[in-house]
Amino acid sequence: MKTRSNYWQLLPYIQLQWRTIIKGFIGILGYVLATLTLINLAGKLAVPFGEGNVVAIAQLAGICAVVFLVRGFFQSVQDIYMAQAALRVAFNLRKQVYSHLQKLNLSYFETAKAGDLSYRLTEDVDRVGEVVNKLFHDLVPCVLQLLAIPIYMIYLNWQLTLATVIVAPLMGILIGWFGERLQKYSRRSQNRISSLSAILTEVFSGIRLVQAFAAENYEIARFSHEAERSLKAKYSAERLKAIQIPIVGFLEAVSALSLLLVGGWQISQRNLTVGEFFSYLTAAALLIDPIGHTTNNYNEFKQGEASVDRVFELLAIEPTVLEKPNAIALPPVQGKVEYDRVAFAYKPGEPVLKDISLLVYPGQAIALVGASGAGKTTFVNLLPRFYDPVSGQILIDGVDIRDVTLNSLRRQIGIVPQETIMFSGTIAQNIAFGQEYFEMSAVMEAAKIANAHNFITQLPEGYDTWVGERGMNLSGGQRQRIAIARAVLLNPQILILDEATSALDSESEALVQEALERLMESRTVFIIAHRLSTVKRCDRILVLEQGQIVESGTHEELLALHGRYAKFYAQQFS
Ligand SMILES: Nc1ncnc2c1ncn2[C@@H]1O[C@H](COP(=O)(O)OP(=O)(O)OP(=O)(O)O)[C@@H](O)[C@H]1O
Repeated sequence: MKTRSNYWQLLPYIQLQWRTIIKGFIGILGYVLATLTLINLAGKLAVPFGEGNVVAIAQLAGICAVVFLVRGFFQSVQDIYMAQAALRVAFNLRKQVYSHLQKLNLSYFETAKAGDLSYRLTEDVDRVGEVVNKLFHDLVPCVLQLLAIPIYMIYLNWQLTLATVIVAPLMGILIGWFGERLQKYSRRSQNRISSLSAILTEVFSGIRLVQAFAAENYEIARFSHEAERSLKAKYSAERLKAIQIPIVGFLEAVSALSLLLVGGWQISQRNLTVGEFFSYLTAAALLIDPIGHTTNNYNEFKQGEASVDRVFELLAIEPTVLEKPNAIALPPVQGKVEYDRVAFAYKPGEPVLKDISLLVYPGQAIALVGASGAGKTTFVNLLPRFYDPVSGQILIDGVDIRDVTLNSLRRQIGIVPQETIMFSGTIAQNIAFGQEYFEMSAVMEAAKIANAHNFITQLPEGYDTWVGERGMNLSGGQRQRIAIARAVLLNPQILILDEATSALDSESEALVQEALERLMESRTVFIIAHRLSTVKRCDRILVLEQGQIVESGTHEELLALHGRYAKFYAQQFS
């Protein structure tokens, strides 16, 4: 997706920092004034030089030193405040993009690449910050100097100024031309690096699979291919800069030479004194630095624009599951759930759920069974509003779930997924996931109910044991019991269980089952069931086929029907 490609989008973030920026500008102003004073003093130095007046030279040199110090002070002021403003801009932007991403729907993350997203949030935002810093702290003062010094030069001697700036338009055109191309190459380069980062995230999170399939060489080839594309993109940008620098340098030399020629001619004609020429040369020399900086900054500016675009592209993605502006907090629920003629499709014209109607009373356990792809996961994903139905409605305790805040809805629905995801943190933090403050005693109580307390206390650091991203060092059954403890602690009235398909050893299985039974007690539960023992225990079994409920009843009722469930039962569980 392409958004407006310019820096204007940063304006609201920059405006927020206006106080700091003004302080920085005071620094810039002081710096430029001190610079002009130095030019003036340099002209004055020529006279005592001609007269051989050492005392006067020493006095002027002393004043120059003081002005240098003052200039340095203002330089520090501008550096400090502009850096502060730029870092704040980047910080706020990063926070905003991250918060925005949290609001996006699951469907977005199913297609987005984690590595690409992290690259945009880290490297690209950093680059935006650097560019904003450069803009205020380098580009603006340089442009000010490029305006102020030539005006002073015109005042000193307009013919000489004309000779100096004759190449300026050509230089401007060249800088613009190179900048445009650099922006293009830079965008390409950023995209490549992002893809590289996406590959890395994918591979390192699936390293077991890579090793199990002996796919190391395949992955190395894939990585090298992408790394080479990144190299080429970056090389194109570097080559362009390498060509640009000597061209601009040559133009600068032409300008210096014409200045010498015209100056020499004017002195020979007695239209110019050596002192004036001295002062003029100082001014011209002071221009070299801002010209060089402006060229470089302009290039960086254009390159940074690619990052600005990539960051704002994320902000432009609209969430599809929206909270109504007048959404109310869902009061604590009893757990009555109603699907009323619900239909859903991931893509238009390809229905995944069709005309689902269902009434579940508080405390009932519903098992969902059906072939892979029948729509079981989709069915339960509609309840916490990971997706919204395309038609029909879902009610909890008679309230349409689209009328309540997402937070109040999701906080009352516990989910125990097939694969337990662990975040880096302690076991206690993992059990209390999502809660800023928690009571240790409550965490322990939850772990006891989840049959997890015993194994946790046997770990060297107990509840303070650090677990990595993927719950390293914990067995499948232990991770499941942590997930159950999480749900117990949340204490939701409605529960979604996606039963793990992978078999556990019988001892671990028994512990998990027992924990699940305790968790399910007196809650409304939807289970995507893979085990007969679970299915049998449920109050009602729904058989899903191609997005429709084709049979519904208890285990005995459905067996007696001799229909799909009976067949499914024979295939799956017997
Ligand atoms: N994010 C998605 N985008 C597009 N189609 C999807 C998406 N998720 C699932 N589907 C499709 O929707 C249909 C139902 O999928 P769903 O995951 O709900 O089935 P399921 O019964 O839970 O299957 P399984 O038991 O294999 O998990 C399938 O055809 C699947 O390919």
